[in-house]
Amino acid sequence: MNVLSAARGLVKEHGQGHSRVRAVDAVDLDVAAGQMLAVMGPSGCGKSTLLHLLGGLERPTGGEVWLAGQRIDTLNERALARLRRRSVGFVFQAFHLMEELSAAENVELPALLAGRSRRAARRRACLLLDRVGLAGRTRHLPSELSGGQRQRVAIARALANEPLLVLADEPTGNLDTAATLDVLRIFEDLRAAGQTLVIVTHDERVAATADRLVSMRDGMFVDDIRLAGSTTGWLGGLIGLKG
Ligand SMILES: Nc1ncnc2c1ncn2[C@@H]1O[C@H](COP(=O)(O)OP(=O)(O)OP(=O)(O)O)[C@@H](O)[C@H]1O
Repeated sequence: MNVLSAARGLVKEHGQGHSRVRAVDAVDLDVAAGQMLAVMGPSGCGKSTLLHLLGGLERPTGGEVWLAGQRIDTLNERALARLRRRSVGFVFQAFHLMEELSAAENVELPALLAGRSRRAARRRACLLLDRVGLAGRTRHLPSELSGGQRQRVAIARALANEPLLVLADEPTGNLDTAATLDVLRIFEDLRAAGQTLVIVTHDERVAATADRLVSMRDGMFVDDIRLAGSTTGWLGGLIGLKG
């Protein structure tokens, strides 16, 4: 297996003294290149924390985090920020777009920060917005877009620097069914294109598009199952999804 993202004995504790919480508790994980992994579990079990650790947004209390053969938890702040910018794409439940920038400018931003020319960044942004079905919305501000459209801009932004790893934290948590299905179609396209994805979700429809599902409880993995990897697979059938 070609492992892209990995954790070894990963521990993260938040807070101090009596309020100290072990959010991630001795987790071992190997995410294969090209794999779409869904992470599910009850609120507070440590899913977001795990995602942040894998993407270098937070540092672990103990253990190791690896990305593409490089240990990342020991990098200095500057190297870690650079790695996040270039190699990881984040998608959040609340979109986190820059409200004063157009859709295209939001998508251009990571490429500009990574040192690409304005022209190259613009070209890539247009391509990505087209890919997520928003070719006609490049000049719109986030406030002029629906929730589903905003999330599609955020996905395009996450892809701006051709990241090795895309991490999505409840990407459909704020979306209605139609918008959720739009986002799922994009994830399925990405998966088909070989993009490595880790998606934290409470939504079985999202999990059903993955090819692997881990369940967390109290900071630990309690289940790790392979899926057929499509909404037409067994889990899709189980929850009544078609195509
Ligand atoms: N910055 C923080 N400071 C203190 N405690 C934190 C912090 N972040 C998370 N926690 C605690 O760590 C535990 C795991 O939180 P986390 O957000 O990772 O869970 P989650 O499974 O993603 O939850 P949800 O599904 O509600 O988003 C929780 O008990 C939470 O209260």
